[in-house]
Amino acid sequence: MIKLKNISKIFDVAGKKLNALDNVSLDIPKGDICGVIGASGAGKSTLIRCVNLLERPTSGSVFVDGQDLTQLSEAQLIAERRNIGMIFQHFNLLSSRTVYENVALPLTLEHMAKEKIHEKVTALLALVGLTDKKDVYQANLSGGQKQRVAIARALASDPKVLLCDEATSALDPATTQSILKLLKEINRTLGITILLITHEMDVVKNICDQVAVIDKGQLIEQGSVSEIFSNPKTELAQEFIRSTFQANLPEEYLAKLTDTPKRSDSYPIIRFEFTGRSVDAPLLSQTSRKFNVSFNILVSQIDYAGGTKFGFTIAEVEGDEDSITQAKIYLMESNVRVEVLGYVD
Ligand SMILES: Nc1ncnc2c1ncn2[C@@H]1O[C@H](COP(=O)(O)OP(=O)(O)OP(=O)(O)O)[C@@H](O)[C@H]1O
Repeated sequence: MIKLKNISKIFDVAGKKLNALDNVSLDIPKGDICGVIGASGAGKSTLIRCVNLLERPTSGSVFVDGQDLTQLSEAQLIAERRNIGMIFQHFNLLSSRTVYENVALPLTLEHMAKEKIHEKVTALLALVGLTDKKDVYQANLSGGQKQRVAIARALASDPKVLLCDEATSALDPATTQSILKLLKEINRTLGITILLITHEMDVVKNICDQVAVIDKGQLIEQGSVSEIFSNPKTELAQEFIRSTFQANLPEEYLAKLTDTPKRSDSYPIIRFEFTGRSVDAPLLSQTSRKFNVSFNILVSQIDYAGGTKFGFTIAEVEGDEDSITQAKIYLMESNVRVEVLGYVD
């Protein structure tokens, strides 16, 4: 439904060329939810703005529903943009209009008959759960309610595609969950293809089918959510997955760790990261038996994304030095990421 082919975008900043997007290609099938994740300045906004040509790529093609938007005249593009709804981090509502009027705006601009507008806006407000707020102004709405209005307005022209530009970044965690749930529902019931950009892997984990990781203007990794979570290839993807875990060792405990063993009986604190198949095997108990080491588990967390399990365990590992080394090698060979956090006596 959305196909980006070799998109590059070069900005001219004070006479210098800035390559905001570098040969990006992305193919999102109809009905999928795709998340593009990246750090600040990676090129996420530029990428999503290229999909409806709010930003015109320097080179490459943008296909939406089979139509190459870069080849259209301005008038054709305006017509084609009706197929592409967009919502933003800061909602972009008109403060002088009521909820009803904000949602009705795209239809009023299309000169739709008043009764038809009424029918449509009423249905959209019901869909986003704001029927009782129709006469309220945005100053009297919460962040989550404002985003619901923006979603209803974006859906008014029956788009095939919805672009979400950091749509939950200004919202608290509970409101974020409710907006993500609404987006998923819209995707499922209306069959709308969704492209969202985010810097939070939790968003991807919650609703996406596909994920692409962007770094310095390049898509460095992409695949299904289950593929990326079970086998992240780049350090950046691994970092984003790690960021979805809340649990960690208490600061007081971390402060006690030394970088190298202080005494012959010091033992390491190791963080084991499990992805995909390595989660399902009883690897720690196998390792314990095989190499005569013991794991005193301090923290452990397992999560799910795209039907895949992933997680980590931090443990004190006791045993003689050689056995611990062999145990680490065995676990690494079993696709476990092993990181020594430090040593305790
Ligand atoms: N209109 C512009 N003119 C010049 N440079 C720009 C313009 N828009 C973006 N850039 C630059 O392009 C790069 C990518 O910016 P972009 O806003 O796409 O990143 P981002 O991943 O969305 O970041 P953030 O999460 O902070 O919004 C940055 O270096 C930015 O400064």
